[in-house]
Amino acid sequence: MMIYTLTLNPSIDYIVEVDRLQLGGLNRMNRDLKLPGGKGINVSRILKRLGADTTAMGFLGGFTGDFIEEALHNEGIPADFVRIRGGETRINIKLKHGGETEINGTGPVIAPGEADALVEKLSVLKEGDLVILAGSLPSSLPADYYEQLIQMCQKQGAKFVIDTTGEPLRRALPYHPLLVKPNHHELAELFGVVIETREQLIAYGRKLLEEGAQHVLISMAAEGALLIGDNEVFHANVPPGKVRNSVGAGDSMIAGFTGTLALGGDFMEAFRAGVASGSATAFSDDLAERSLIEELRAKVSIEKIG
Ligand SMILES: Nc1ncnc2c1ncn2[C@@H]1O[C@H](COP(=O)(O)OP(=O)(O)O)[C@@H](O)[C@H]1O
Ligand SMILES: O=P(O)(O)OC[C@H]1O[C@](O)(COP(=O)(O)O)[C@@H](O)[C@@H]1O
Repeated sequence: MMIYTLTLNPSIDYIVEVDRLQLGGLNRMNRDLKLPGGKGINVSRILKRLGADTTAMGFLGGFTGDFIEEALHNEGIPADFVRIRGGETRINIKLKHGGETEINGTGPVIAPGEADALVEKLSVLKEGDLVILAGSLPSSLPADYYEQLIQMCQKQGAKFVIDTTGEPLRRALPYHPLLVKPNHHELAELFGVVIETREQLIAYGRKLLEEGAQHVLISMAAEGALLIGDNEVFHANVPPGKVRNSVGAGDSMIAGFTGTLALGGDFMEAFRAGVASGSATAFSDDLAERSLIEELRAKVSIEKIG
């Protein structure tokens, strides 16, 4: 079984560290790091480290697109992207200044023929494959573009997971995604509410089940995560550690979860591996290495709370 990841708006994540940010002044970097990014690409990088079969797909353009393709190649990750001609893949700035400030680009324009070419590429999908649709929908694509991709997955007999926000997430739910993984802020935003308690989080998570999701994973950064299924709710604590760079923690969680299922694990093992992978990435500069994920897996405690 192959896990395909689709990243419609990849990025180079440019991680910049300064001692103290002076707005309006000259700042000098202590350190910087350029990483291949975008949600699906991050998922593929962790899947590969966990030993699951993965292929990364999406749109890439310009020299920044070349950088990402080369980085994937160097890590032995098969990549099959549509090359776009309307601009360069974006660069997202991740500023570390004691806190974490992110400035994400909008991304290049994707032409209608390029959009259709990606849908066409999904004809390689086979019964039982899993597709992970992850990240924001570029504004140049039609509002139903994720649905076009999902319909192609279903035509080919593949399951799908979707990790996006707002309207594109809502429109995907009636197609019964295997998993959705909003973080607590995204869940509140989806329903236009302020969520203050865990009970409220669970109640809104259940609404996603009612709208069609098969499983709902709500990530809560240092507060761990909730897994909500038809009849049960579980909470996982995060293992101890020092946060270094939490960019990609959510993507790592999806990779840990789906990779474990693909390798034959059950949903509880998948949940444990998901939390361990998310935290291992939060405790690393780049995405997590397998050794740290394995070490943290044993330190995640899961409790049935409903
Ligand atoms: N500060 C942190 N400390 C420990 N684990 C973390 C931290 N931030 C993220 N994680 C882990 O990564 C998972 C996903 O992180 P989260 O920030 O909720 O997602 P996203 O990156 O999608 O916003 C969390 O459920 C947790 O397991
Ligand atoms: O497609 P979006 O929503 O703009 O997100 C892209 C950004 O999200 C990331 O994939 C990180 O996501 P998470 O921290 O939620 O795991 C970065 O690599 C990238 O810069």
